[in-house]
Parts: sequence; C-alpha cells; structure tokens
Amino acid sequence: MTACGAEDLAQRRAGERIDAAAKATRTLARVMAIRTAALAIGGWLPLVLILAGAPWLVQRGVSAGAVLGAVTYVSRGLQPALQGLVQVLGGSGLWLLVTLSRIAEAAAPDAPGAATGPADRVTGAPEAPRGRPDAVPQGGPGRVELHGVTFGYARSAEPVISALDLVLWPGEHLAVVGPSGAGKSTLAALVAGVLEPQAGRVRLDGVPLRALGTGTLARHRVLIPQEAYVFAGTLRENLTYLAPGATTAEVDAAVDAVGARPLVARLGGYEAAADPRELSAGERQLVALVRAYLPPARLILLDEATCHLDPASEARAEEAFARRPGTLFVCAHRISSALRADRVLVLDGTSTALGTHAELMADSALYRDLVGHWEGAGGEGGGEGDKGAGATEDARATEVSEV
Ligand SMILES: Nc1ncnc2c1ncn2[C@@H]1O[C@H](COP(=O)(O)OP(=O)(O)OP(=O)(O)O)[C@@H](O)[C@H]1O
Repeated sequence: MTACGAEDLAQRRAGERIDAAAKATRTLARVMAIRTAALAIGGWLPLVLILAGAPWLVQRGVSAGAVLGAVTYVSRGLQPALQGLVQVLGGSGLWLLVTLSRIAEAAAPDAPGAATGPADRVTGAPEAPRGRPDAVPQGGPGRVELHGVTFGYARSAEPVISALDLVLWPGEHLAVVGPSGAGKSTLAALVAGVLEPQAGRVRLDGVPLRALGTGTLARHRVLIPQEAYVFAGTLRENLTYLAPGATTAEVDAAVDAVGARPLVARLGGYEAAADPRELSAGERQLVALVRAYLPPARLILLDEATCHLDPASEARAEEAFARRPGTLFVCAHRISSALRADRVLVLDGTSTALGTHAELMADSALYRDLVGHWEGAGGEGGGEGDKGAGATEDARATEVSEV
C-alpha cells in the first residue's frame, strides 16, 4: 500500500468512527427523549386523574377543599420536574415540553374566542367600576359568568349551590362570605373549573370552562386553597414555579407587594433552601401568595388563602391582589375582607345576597349579623374566624395548632 493509500484508509476509518459516534449520540438522545417523555406523561397523570375524577371524589365524601388542595399540590409538584426536563435536554426538551402541552390541550381544544399566548396577559385590563359593576359592562379579560349554576354532593340531597346567577366584570374584586359549610369552597371550585355544575354553566371571557383545555385553564386562572404547599427546593423555585421566566425584578415586586420581604430576608434570599417543615402555616401562605401573584392569570381565586396571616398582613396581601390586573375572587376568612371588596356575595345554604357592603348592611340580616359578630370580637384586630357564629373557636384552634 502506498503512503497515499494508507492515508486515505486512515481518513475513511476516522470518518466511519465519527459517523458511528454521531449515530450513537442520536440513538442515546432518542432513548433519553422517550424515557423523559414517559416520565413527564406519568407526571401529568395524577393531575389529569384528579381533575377527571373530581366529581366522583366529592360524591364519595372528599371535601371540595381537599380536591382543590390535591389539584394545586400535584400541579405544583409537576412544574419543577418539567423545568428540570428542559434543563437536561436543552432545546429538544423545550420542544418536548411544548409537544406534551399541545397533546394535553388537544383533548379539549380552545374554543373560539379563548385568547392564548402573550396577548392574553391581563395587563391594562380596565378597572371595574366600584360599587355597581353590573351597571357598566367592562372590556378586557377576566369576565366570569355563572348562569343557573346548581351543585350538590349527592343528587338526592339539597344542593349546596342552587340556580346561582353571577357576573364578575374584569378587574372586579368579589368577597364571598357566609357561615361555615355555606358552600364558599364549593363555589370557588365551580368557578375554577375543578367541579362541574349539575345544571347551568360557568364561562370565563365568554368561553365555557369545560371547553378550555386543562392547560389553558391553568394559564388563565390561579386557585390558592387554604393549605399552602411548599416543595423542597430553593425559595426562588417555589416563588416562580407558576412563572418560570420571571426576572428577579418581577419577583422583588411581587414579594414586596404581598408583604413577603421579611420572610425572604429570614430565609437568606431567593437561592436559600425552602424547607416546608421549617415554615409556619402563615409563611407557607406567603410563598403561595407570591407564587399566585407572579403569573399573568386573568382570574385569581383565594380560598381562605390568607387565614394564617395576621389581619394587617392579610389586608396588605389582599390589597396587592386587588391592585393587580385581573379579577379577584376571595373566600373570606375574616369579614374585614368584605370591606375591601367591590362587592360581596353572602352565601347561606341555598339563598344568596349580592351587593356592596353598604347595600348588604341595609338589605341582608345575615350580613349584618356577620359584621356585628366581627365588630363584637374586636374588629380588625380580633376578628379571627368570623365567618359566622360558632366558627371563631374552631378557627382559633386551627390557627393555634398549625401556625
Ligand atoms: N365531599 C363532600 N361530600 C358531601 N358533602 C360535602 C362534601 N364537601 C363539602 N360538603 C358539604 O357541602 C357543604 C359546603 O361545604 P364547603 O366546604 O363548600 O363550605 P364552606 O362555606 O367553604 O365551609 P368552611 O367555611 O367551613 O370552609 C357543607 O355542608 C359540607 O359539609
């Protein structure tokens, strides 16, 4: 063999080795993608199963609050796993994530008129008129409509919510009050699309909730239940996991708005580990509130999500959410929440009253009782658990045992 021929052969062999290495890399990448896809789909399953099985669960005695908590927990647990996936696979991971989201949404495609993508950020939504929001229809995203909504936990039993009509205008702040067991969490679950009414319909910006896919619904509304979940990770991961692209400036703004700065300082900054066992129930709620504040959801539902905060901290957090663009639905733990809202819905079994604080003080005996009970208990400073007579001791006991 000539020197030239030997050189050709060496080059050919080197080329073959490079081809083989490239093929092995591609095969490995495919195996990784398939394995990760299987893991990711497995991760979605609990969420899909809980959402699909919510009516079945509640019919078998699981409370609305427990279903809400489970949905929130599972969807929260999923996000860091998906972020990890993107970090491991880089661009192909992002593609896979987008594909998986599309697959999840394909089961219930967006109905016409359901806005998606960056344009549906709720910035600039017109402010709701104070006092009588139903008098002047508003534009912008965040309009919620309930028409003839009826829901009961057993078909034979009295419905908890009966033929309810309600319209929330974009940017409106509604407080829902009523005695324990009146149906506040059940209503929050219906408005959030976690429970489906047995009769009537719920629409968000004109689109029936059931026509919005799970992924779309999750982008448009954030529901924070009473039980705030914090997962083991950094504080930043916990705060931004519904808004993974949030900048430090955006996180700073949310932390300051909601009143979580002392907590961030105590833990040692955003990169410090957040151990749920070392946080009080109130601190976990602050983490959940910042998390809810950050994404551009058009509807925020707080289901007693500030019940472990002191009254001043609760007021600060609620006022921050009221200033934030988007519609705010608050199941009130203290009657003071009602004083901050544009309108108040009073639930009492199947009867309801809706109006401003002043209107309800004039028209609703139950509302007057609730306010009177709160004032009697010391107003802003001492009104824990003032959902109605009999609730105070239970609520205090809960706060003492959990905080
Ligand atoms: N899974 C269930 N099965 C049967 N009844 C249920 C279920 N979950 C809730 N209920 C009942 O439905 C009614 C409304 O409960 P819901 O939790 O919505 O009330 P609430 O006003 O949020 O109460 P609280 O202020 O104590 O949280 C109550 O009578 C409750 O016992």
